[in-house]
Amino acid sequence: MSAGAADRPPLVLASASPRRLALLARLGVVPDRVLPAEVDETPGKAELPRLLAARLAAEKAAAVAAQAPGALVLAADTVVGVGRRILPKAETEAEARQCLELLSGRRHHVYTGVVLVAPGGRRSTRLVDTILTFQRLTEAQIADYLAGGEWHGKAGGYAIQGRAEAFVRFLAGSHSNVIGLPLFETAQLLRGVGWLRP
Ligand SMILES: Cc1cn([C@H]2C[C@H](O)[C@@H](COP(=O)(O)OP(=O)(O)OP(=O)(O)O)O2)c(=O)[nH]c1=O
Repeated sequence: MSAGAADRPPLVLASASPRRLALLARLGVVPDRVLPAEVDETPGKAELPRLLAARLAAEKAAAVAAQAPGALVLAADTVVGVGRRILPKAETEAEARQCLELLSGRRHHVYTGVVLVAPGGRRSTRLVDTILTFQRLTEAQIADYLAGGEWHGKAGGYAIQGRAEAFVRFLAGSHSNVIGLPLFETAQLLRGVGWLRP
């Protein structure tokens, strides 16, 4: 959205996720810069999934705000949880398989923390929770899904924006939240600092 408009600070998206950039574009928002944050995403001992999402979003925002003085910085982090358990961001097929076997027929949560840091350092945050239930997955469905590769780099080993949508028997809450950026809450944050109008 009118990047560099005179009355607005530049917007920096603190993310390497092409999904987040595409979701922002749906609000008509084009960041002036994309500056991925390097943070250690290892969960703390007994850290709850929603607290991890909130903490990592805040850490990503702070890391990038330090590199971009004078900018408005937007960061997010998405975590999939089954009860108190945190599912990994699947980097290997074995990890994705473990996730899918756990998610099969089971209710889970997708939490995204969203943090906006204003040029003066003022921080506003949202923590968004989407509840989903997958159908029971057969071995053939899991094997077929793994072969498609869509799981790679995704929290919980699936991507709802692809073929995994067909596994979703129930969803309550924000759909964009599952993909990595809850649009309703992100628009609220950007409006709150006067960056997005009306
Ligand atoms: C559950 C689910 C997750 N995801 C993605 C969203 C996030 O990009 C990713 C979770 O990892 P994140 O650490 O939130 O984000 P990222 O590593 O992709 O990017 P960055 O840290 O630089 O912002 O999983 C989907 O795309 N679809 C889904 O259905």
